[in-house]
Amino acid sequence: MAASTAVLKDELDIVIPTIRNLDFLEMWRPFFQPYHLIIVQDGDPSKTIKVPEGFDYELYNRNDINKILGPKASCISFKDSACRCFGYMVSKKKYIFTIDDDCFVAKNPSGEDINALEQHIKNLLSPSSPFFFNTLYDPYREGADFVRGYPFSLREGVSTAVSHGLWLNIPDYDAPTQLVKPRERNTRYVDAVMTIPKGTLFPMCGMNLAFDRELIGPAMYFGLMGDGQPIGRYDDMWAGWCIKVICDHLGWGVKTGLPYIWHSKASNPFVNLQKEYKGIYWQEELIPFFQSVVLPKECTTVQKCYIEISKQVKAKLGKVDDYFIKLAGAMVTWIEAWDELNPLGTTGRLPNGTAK
Ligand SMILES: O=c1ccn([C@@H]2O[C@H](COP(=O)(O)OP(=O)(O)O[C@H]3O[C@@H](CO)[C@H](O)[C@H]3O)[C@@H](O)[C@H]2O)c(=O)[nH]1
Ligand SMILES: [Mn+2]
Repeated sequence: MAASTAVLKDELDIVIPTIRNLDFLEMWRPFFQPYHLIIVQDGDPSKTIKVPEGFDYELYNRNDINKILGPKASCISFKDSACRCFGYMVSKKKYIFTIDDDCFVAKNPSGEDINALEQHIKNLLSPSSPFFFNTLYDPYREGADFVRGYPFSLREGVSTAVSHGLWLNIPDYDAPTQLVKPRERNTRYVDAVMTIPKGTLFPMCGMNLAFDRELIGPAMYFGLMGDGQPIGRYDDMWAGWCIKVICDHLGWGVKTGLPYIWHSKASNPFVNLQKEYKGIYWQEELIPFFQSVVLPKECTTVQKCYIEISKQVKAKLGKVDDYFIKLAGAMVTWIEAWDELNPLGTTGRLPNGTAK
């Protein structure tokens, strides 16, 4: 894709968490090359991550994170893909797209390569309809519209904060499902984008995700996972529950569906089970908690909403496990670090790499 036709090329960063090499970028080059990459190198900082020639990027390893955040680096996970949220924090752009390094370009039913980034941008730049479900899916899409009975007072829609993409080949299943269905592959291409209705939570997967950083960025904290934590692979889920409660409160939309990527690597289900097992029973308490969260009308900014949620996490989930008291504290540290690196009004206005 020519740089000149790359939509939002100066307003969007691509964030990639990695412990591997980044050869997967070769397949994405036609779509990603015009954009700035923020690579968050997890694990051993002395390892050199090779970035293919021709990409414009900044790379942060654990030493960089510690240097930039100081003691506040404690809120950024280590040895877990949750570390990617540091990339959201240091970005200076209005939009973020994050993708895993084992996700490749998928093909649509006509055999054409899917430009996932282009579809995410379309999703983010068009309104959402969270207050009344449109049965013909995305009404703002070419060749579709609101169906009979859809209130005209609601047809303007609201801003879209999040675009949640899906995966062909290896689906994002939890470990028990992976163990029971080791050979299951997702071959079903559903040609739809939907707004997730207000009041409905969803399991947000971080491997093919885009969002309006200026709107919802401060709430996109991928919770404490990995090294030293009792749980893993719930980082994106935690963020998804928090952002959905906040988007519902502030009147923004969250979409799911297109675009698809081709997810190539099935991580080890036994390792995943070890990471997930506490989450699998904790979530039976976490979901009712998030369903019951009420944000007061004084919560008029994402930061205020997020701090309020952290207070309720500490008060109500601390009895589930001490981990949630630590997590509530990390949520506050995240906001403090976010506000330190993103003084009011600077998002989208500073050149990259100007983080302290
Ligand atoms: O310690 C780590 C492990 C991995 N990464 C990077 O994070 C992504 C995801 O890693 P991987 O593809 O191995 O994990 P999956 O089990 O397929 O995906 C899970 O991770 C979630 C986030 O995408 C997803 O929702 C789950 O299904 C890769 O880029 C690794 O390089 C890491 O940084 N640190
Ligand atoms: Mn993967």
